[in-house]
Amino acid sequence: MTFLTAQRIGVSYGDVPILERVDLRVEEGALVTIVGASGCGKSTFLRILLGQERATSGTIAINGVPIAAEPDAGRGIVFQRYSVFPHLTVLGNLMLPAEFEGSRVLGRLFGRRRRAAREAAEAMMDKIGLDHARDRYPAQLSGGMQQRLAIGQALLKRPRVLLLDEPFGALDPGTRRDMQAMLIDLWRETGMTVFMVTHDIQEAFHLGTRLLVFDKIRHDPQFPAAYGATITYDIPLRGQHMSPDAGAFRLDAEPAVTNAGNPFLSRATSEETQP
Ligand SMILES: Nc1ncnc2c1ncn2[C@@H]1O[C@H](COP(=O)(O)OP(=O)(O)OP(=O)(O)O)[C@@H](O)[C@H]1O
Repeated sequence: MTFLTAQRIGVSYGDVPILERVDLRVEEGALVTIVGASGCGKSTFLRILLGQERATSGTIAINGVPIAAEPDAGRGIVFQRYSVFPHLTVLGNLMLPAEFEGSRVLGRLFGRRRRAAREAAEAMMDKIGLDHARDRYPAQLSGGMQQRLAIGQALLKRPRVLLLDEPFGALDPGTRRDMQAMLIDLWRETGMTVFMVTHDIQEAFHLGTRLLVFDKIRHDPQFPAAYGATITYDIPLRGQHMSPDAGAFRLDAEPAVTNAGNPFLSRATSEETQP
């Protein structure tokens, strides 16, 4: 059954269209990687999925229900730049989601609930390999450690959808590979649906069970900003990390590259060919 449905999403800033007619259906548990030229609207699409911004037109629904007008605990996001709190230690950062949730006014928990939050934070610290750094502040951590912390913090809210905006873009190749492996482990373990923007096409193919390419279909050389981008390719993948029976990809699945289901693409292409 379709988990997330985006229908005819359009986003404009002022009269500049950024995205147009984005249609998408995603099964629960997919790991969707997203690539596209710089500035084509990938981060904008993630913000719309998060509910941080409203689309100018179209709808997004999860299990048939339009998503909330504001971000909620069901959707977590991790950005390329470290989004952890600099004045809190690793442990403090990992306890924060529970403290915010359990005590919106004071932002602090006491007694049994605090102990439970601490236990959850310690288990996550172990999972993301930061138990040896529990009392360090973000400034005392490497880039990879800070990103692990940010992912751990997002996961503690047990999101059903995790949005990653170039999460490993600032990391060296070795750390990046470790982080990719950690993400795959956590994705398998939680069954969450992941959308990940990356500029690294190899990473997109390696990690994804599905790859989306955002691009403009229509171009006006006189007015480069006249048209927005949409999904031009939607490619089912057998992530290199997947075992053959993992179920996210079947060898007898539909065509490896598909844009035929995008009516806008067919129409725009014919428009383009007109004199
Ligand atoms: N709040 C805003 N107001 C006006 N324009 C915006 C706003 N946010 C984004 N834009 C513009 O929308 C376009 C798409 O931005 P977005 O960050 O989504 O692109 P992107 O594909 O993620 O780019 P990159 O790969 O470089 O991160 C850009 O031209 C950007 O300048």
